[in-house]
Amino acid sequence: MNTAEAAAPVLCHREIIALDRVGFSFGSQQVMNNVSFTAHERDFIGLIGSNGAGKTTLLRMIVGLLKPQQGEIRLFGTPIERFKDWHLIGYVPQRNQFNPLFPATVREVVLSGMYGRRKLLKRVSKEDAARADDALRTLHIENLADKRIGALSGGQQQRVFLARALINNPKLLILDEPMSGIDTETQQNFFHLLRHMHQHHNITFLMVSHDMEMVRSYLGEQPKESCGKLTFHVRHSHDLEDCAETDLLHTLRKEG
Ligand SMILES: Nc1ncnc2c1ncn2[C@@H]1O[C@H](COP(=O)(O)OP(=O)(O)OP(=O)(O)O)[C@@H](O)[C@H]1O
Repeated sequence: MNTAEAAAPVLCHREIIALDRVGFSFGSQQVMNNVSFTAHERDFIGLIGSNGAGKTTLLRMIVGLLKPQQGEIRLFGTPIERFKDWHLIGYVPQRNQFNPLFPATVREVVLSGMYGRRKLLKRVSKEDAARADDALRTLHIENLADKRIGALSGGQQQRVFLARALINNPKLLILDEPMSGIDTETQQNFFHLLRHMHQHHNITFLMVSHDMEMVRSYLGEQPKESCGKLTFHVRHSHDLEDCAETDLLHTLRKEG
């Protein structure tokens, strides 16, 4: 490291998500009003709130699936209406049971995590296929690769969505109750993976969880901010980006 690098400030306070007085209603039901919060680079945010508090609705606005009716959302400093770099964001939606006849295979669902980056559904390169195989192996679902997603159990589907979210090496990972419906061993491995990614790679997390034990143990007892029925527990990582392996999937592979 040269002197200039040594003297450089730690560049980890970049704004990743900014919510500025966001409001949303379904018909006459106001779900949230005046929600403001800023997530900085390398924050791990636990979004907590009772059932129906609006957590999923907020995540769906952040990933562009719903439009805020009041206020503004910025992603990586860009107003969401102009944001194009969706490949920087991995999203694991809340577990949904698929119709058993839903036509995509597990491999296709995992690969679809890359399509945003390519804009069009192009032919899958050897490199993409290898990455998908790696993700499938890491989450222990390689034997399910050619099955229809709708034919899997809920826990197996959850693993497929984790693999899909990780395939692009996202800078921001958004997870809606990712641990629900998966067995204890996989939960522990997965949480280890998240902690490792937070401490040793440059990734920001926004995770909805009802697991208060996990939230308190890693993110602390007290929320950093509260807005209406939503509370934000935050832990910031100042650790070095010291992991030699850039492939995010290596941790779970070693520990799994
Ligand atoms: N598509 C929809 N149409 C109408 N109302 C909806 C819709 N989606 C959610 N709601 C309502 O909006 C409110 C917030 O829902 P949301 O799913 O965001 O809550 P949540 O905090 O994620 O809850 P949970 O912890 O149960 O997952 C709830 O009252 C819900 O019934």
